[in-house]
Amino acid sequence: MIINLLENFTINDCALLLSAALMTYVAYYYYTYFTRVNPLPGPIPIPFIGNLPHIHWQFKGDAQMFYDYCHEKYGDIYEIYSTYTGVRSIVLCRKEYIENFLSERSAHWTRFPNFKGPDELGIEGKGLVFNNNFKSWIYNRHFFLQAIMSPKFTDEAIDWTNERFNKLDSYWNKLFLKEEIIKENKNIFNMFQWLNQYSFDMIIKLLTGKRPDLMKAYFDTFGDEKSGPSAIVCDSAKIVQALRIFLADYAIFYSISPFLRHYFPFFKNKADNLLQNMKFVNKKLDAIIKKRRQEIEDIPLDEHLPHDILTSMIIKNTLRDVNYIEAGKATKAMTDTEIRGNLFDGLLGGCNKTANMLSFIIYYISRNPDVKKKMLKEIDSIFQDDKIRPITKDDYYSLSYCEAIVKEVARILPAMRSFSRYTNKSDKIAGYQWPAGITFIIDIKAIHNKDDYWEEPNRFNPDRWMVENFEPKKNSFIMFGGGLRSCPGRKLAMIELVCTMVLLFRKYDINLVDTNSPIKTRSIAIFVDCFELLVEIKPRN
Ligand code: HEM
Repeated sequence: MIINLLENFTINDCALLLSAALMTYVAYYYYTYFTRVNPLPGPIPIPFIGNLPHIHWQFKGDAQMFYDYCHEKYGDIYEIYSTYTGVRSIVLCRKEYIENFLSERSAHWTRFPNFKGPDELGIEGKGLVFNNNFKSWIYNRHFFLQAIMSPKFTDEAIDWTNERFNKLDSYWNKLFLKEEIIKENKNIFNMFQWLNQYSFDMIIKLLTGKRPDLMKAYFDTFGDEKSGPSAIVCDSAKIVQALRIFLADYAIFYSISPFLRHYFPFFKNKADNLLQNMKFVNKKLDAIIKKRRQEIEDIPLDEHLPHDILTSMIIKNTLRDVNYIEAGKATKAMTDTEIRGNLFDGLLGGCNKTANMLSFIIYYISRNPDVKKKMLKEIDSIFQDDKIRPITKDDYYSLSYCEAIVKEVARILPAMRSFSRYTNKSDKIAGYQWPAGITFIIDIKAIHNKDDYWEEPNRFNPDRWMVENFEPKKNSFIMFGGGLRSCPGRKLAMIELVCTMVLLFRKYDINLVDTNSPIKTRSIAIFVDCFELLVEIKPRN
């Protein structure tokens, strides 16, 4: 009978069977959707692709616009479904809802579920950002924080900000600041591009001690009249490009099933590219670590070593460490693979956000003449007429209005617009009892702009930070996240942002080419990127 059935099976029957399977899947999908625990409002998902059509067609792929729209339409707690897998996430837009995640004792310290993908990509159990293994994460974080928070590292960060700024100044002098160039109004350029090279040079140098070469390579692209412009080619540019590829596509190792990744050509190609890309980054970082180990070995024990993060991680718990105590396994030195994981995450964490934030800062200062005037008054009161002396640690700690500007920009337009937490056990969150295994997205921008916590939240007003004893309400200012997993690069980020802004405005008169146009940003995943900031600069009188 079965053979008879198969013999009479036609293409039409096959199509019918497939349609029946598809309809059963869709019926099951919506049955699970309509019977889910704690149903919340949100755009209705589509099987296989979740809210992909909403983000891509309605908002042209801009995640920030999608989240702003949902917040306005569905309120302070709503749900969305990730593209491809349709996994549910709960979005939280009130500080009261996130207390459980941001307490130092929170049980929910992971960001993502335990998928197989990160293991395949070689990032599971390594470094910080993607690490779901508590023991390994806490070990790495301890080393990372010790290196990045040390006072000597702070000095190094300020020194390098001065050094890189002087280099930037020398390039701009050649390209934009000659008298005839200013007269011909050719002193106009995309500031974001320069800040991008500048901040990558900084983070690569501070993390790995590697000689900075990105700004120089970018300068070379302007060429001269004879040779014309060239492409950016240097070692760091290749690493940066690899990081960009990783950031653009790593999500497929979280959101696509292994079957699709291994057998469906579109996803397979992307996954294979990403694996190749990862191999390339690992090879480059391994070579940097090996070279530095050798350099350290060649330096006599009593000689000074630099304070970049790589050097600190290599020497920690070895004879080169001034605090070295032999205490067995608990204080073992880091292996190359552990160091590589931390370097990779430091590069990921420290890459785009600083350049984006600096661009936003320039934009807001240029649009607010009163703020600019007050800022220049503070800068001049500290540096008098000296436009060249290096900025010092004492200067940095005295620039309170400049720090207020940075915080206010981060409040009104955060460069990282959200972060996530995953429930490791059943818990009450935002008034609902949730089972383990739910992903929550904490919407930084929504919380930073809520009038329950901020007076006139839409007004750019750095003065709010200057009121004596002012402290934002608990968990209402979370530019660096919070709790166990808060950003370990926060001190470095603030140094870079405040010092660079001061060096720029101390020396130049910077104006937007089009003061009326809104800032040009694009938001992919959790970041808000500035893609163009056209400015006109002149030496400041
Ligand atoms: C303006 C600059 C920056 C902003 C706005 C920023 C923001 C953030 C935020 C919101 C998080 C998530 C925190 C959480 O989940 O609670 C984070 C994590 C992280 N950031 Fe930053 N960050 C910045 C600069 C940096 C820099 C310069 C570095 C490194 C040198 C860095 C390294 C990291 C790392 C490694 C993590 C993951 C920490 C972990 O999982 O334990 N960040 N950052």
